[in-house]
Amino acid sequence: MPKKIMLLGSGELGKEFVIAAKRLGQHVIAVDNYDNAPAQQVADEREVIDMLDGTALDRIVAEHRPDIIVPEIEAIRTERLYAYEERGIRVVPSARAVNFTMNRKAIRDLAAQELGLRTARYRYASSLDELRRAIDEIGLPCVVKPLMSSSGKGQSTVKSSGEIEKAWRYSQSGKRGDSTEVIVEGFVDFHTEITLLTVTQQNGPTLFCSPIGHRQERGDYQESWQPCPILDEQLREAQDMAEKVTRALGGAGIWGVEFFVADDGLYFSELSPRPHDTGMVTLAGTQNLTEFDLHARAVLELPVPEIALLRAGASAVILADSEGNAPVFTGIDTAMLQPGTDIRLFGKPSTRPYRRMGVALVSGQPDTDTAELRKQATSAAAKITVTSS
Ligand SMILES: Nc1ncnc2c1ncn2[C@@H]1O[C@H](COP(=O)(O)OP(=O)(O)OP(=O)(O)O)[C@@H](O)[C@H]1O
Ligand SMILES: NCC(=O)N[C@@H]1O[C@H](COP(=O)([O-])[O-])[C@@H](O)[C@H]1O
Ligand SMILES: [Mg+2]
Repeated sequence: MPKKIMLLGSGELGKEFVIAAKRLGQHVIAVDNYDNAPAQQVADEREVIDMLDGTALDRIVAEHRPDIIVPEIEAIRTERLYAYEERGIRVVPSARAVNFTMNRKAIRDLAAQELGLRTARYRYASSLDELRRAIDEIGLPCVVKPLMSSSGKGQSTVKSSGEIEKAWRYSQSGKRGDSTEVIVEGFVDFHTEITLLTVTQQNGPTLFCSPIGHRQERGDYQESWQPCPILDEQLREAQDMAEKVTRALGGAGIWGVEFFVADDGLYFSELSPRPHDTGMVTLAGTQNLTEFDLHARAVLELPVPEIALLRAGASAVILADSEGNAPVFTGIDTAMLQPGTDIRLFGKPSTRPYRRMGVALVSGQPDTDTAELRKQATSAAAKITVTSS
């Protein structure tokens, strides 16, 4: 009997998850706050609701009676998920994990204070005055982020005191939800930033993918590559921290655990209880199972006996540069002429500046230099332009 899976959020990550779940014969209802979202285009059914509206969520859950709820974005009325879980619906990876990670304060206090993981120094602030005081304590440079936001929205790096007011205003324009509170973090001067994809299973051990390196701009991912070699000792430390934090949150699924690697060691940054955007590099065939296949198996309580790194790979994002509808892509053919290159277009119905519309994927033999693959992926992505009406 196929399971009924309700996907909350239907972007590019959800789309690949739906494809993985459909390959396993499951039934998927894809939900988002706009119609024809990428995952809705490949799912069995769709719903368009405001997922921050608890009543609307209750209504579609009562109507569809899903076996499993798979959150794909953070902007969900996550408090409702506890009630669904109590009623026997499996929430992925768990209601607690989804609820904690949507708020930077909940997850940071858990990681740094309860679990003792090493993080950047941090303070919270709920007004411009408090922000000034917090920055006095943390020092400059520092990073200011709304407690609720993702993909770098409302986030800025403050280098001088003259920039504090701008950072405050930007945080308030980019925040999600009603809280004005922000986190101020000491700037970590890392040389490498990694995502450690971690799989927790209902009936099996916690497994780790080979680390994925990535580069961010404006707090948003631009390119990623796998493997990203780090010292053995740091890898063990990262795995240990990922195991601790995923165990504390509970449940089965894939997690993207983010770390900074600096000269003075490893810092835990944050984690997603779902496939990670930088993990799209696994679509290049770097592993025996993509991050989406892994999520589907873990969610369905199917075994994952091993995760093997088969190839080296790189991904680079294809972004829109203006607001519009009905996007048209040019340069796909030239990009694809490059051997070993694949292009994924997400099918988003509209554009806005910096919106991620697709990704270029490149892979090579396991010992290929990822610096070379990164160049190929970014050059393929650069050949593609997005125009809209
Ligand atoms: N304390 C810090 N020091 C240095 N750089 C930072 C710091 N915090 C964040 N960054 C940079 O900004 C990026 C985005 O930050 P973070 O992951 O906290 O935001 P996010 O909005 O949750 O992003 P996403 O949802 O895409 O994961 C990081 O990947 C890193 O490159
Ligand atoms: N860092 C989180 C992330 O990458 N999330 C991915 O982006 C989509 C939203 O895109 P949109 O803003 O273009 O609609 C989400 O639905 C998810 O797939
Ligand atoms: Mg992040």
